Amino acid sequence: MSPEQFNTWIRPLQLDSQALANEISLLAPNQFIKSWVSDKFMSRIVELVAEAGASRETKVVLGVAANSLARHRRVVPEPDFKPVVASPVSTHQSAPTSSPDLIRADRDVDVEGGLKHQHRLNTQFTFQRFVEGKSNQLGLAAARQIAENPGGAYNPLFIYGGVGLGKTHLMHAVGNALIEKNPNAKVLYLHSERFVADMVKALQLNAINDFKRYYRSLDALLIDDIQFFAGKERSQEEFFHTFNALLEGGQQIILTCDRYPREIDGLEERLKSRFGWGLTVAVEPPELETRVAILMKKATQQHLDLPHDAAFFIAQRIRSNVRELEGALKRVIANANFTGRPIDVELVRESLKDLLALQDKQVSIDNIQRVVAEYYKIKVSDLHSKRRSRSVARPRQVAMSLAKELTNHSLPEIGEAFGGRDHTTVLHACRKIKSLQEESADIREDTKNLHRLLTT
Ligand SMILES: Nc1ncnc2c1ncn2[C@@H]1O[C@H](COP(=O)(O)OP(=O)(O)OP(=O)(O)O)[C@@H](O)[C@H]1O
Repeated sequence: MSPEQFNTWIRPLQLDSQALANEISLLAPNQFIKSWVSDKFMSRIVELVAEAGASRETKVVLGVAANSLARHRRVVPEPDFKPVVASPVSTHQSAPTSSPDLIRADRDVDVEGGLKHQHRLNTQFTFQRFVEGKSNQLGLAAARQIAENPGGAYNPLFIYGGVGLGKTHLMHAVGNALIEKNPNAKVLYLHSERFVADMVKALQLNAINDFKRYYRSLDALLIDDIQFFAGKERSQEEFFHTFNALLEGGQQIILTCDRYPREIDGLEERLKSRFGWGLTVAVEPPELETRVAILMKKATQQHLDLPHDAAFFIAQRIRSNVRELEGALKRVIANANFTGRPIDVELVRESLKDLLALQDKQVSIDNIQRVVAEYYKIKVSDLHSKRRSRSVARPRQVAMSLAKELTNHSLPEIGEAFGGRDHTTVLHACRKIKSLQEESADIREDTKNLHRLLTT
């Protein structure tokens, strides 16, 4: 089972403390997870329970937590916490919007003292413009469900994955769909740093109660890159209360992050655990076919004729993420406009010459991780994860030692790029691989192949 699968389906299960004797009762946070686990993993769970030495009579049952929020609230009392019940329809004034079509500045709310929140959804980030692939399938399915049924079973939705892979796009797509269905829906998108900055300002202006009231009146709160909450205790505290109030009110929360919640250092345990109450999904770097499909779609949106072989050429060379793919396409289009030539492989090659030359010279850590993951048939996220099984740990060490050898990054930088590991771990990996190269023909062969793949 991959770590993503484990995180999505197994980790959210809880042991029901009120189960009968001779019964192991597992509670899924929602029906979706329950039926998936029941279909795909139940027989294995039963086997494992038997292997673990349970008596023959022990039954394993799977249920849905009746009210996970209520159960958790009993465990973590919050004496000073009074949720404000939100009205489904906004009572705030709509500010006239003068923005062009890109940004929807739905409402500006002046909180006492001049604190100003802008509600920003990028109207280009819609479901129609999002290309489905294996790498984002689950995230997309969950986002679509939420757009249909906000505040339902998948609350919060936690989307995690590397940069430029469509997390923000998916989140906005839900927001845009909610507003399309109900123009009065009070949706707020913001980056976590903005949440922190607004909160600090509210504190300075003595307007923290307005701040709280405002956040708790939302129908949907979309917060991007919540890894920036790490180490900011007061913001976490405030967010924790806001989060609970929204969940209790049945309002939808969507969060994105560059890593799995449990792996965010400097984030309170209670927040980490709460983030997993709904559905946690990973987005992975897109495969070649999806990269081609994304390029074709972006071209069609701009009424451009992009031949398939030209799209293929770009997709084969630009592999790291969708943002870079878009950047490459923009260059090609600019060049085509400038020279008046039709887009073909030749024009693409010329347009991306500098980029490709640079890429040839500079091997990036991202690139190393992708190539190593592909080579060993594991996921890039395995390289970031905390898993220690040999099948993952050895490729990780190989990737770290290649990063040391082929890039100019320092040991701490390399450690950071591998799921926030310490520089001593990187050092150990380099030494280990060096000694293994002397002992093992397999490792010698692997590193030689990888070297060639990365540098030629
Ligand atoms: N599957 C997809 N189909 C179409 N466009 C996509 C897809 N995935 C990503 N994009 C586009 O790639 C760009 C980067 O995506 P986005 O900003 O959502 O990434 P992200 O995962 O939030 O990255 P970051 O962590 O850096 O914020 C956007 O322009 C987005 O529209």
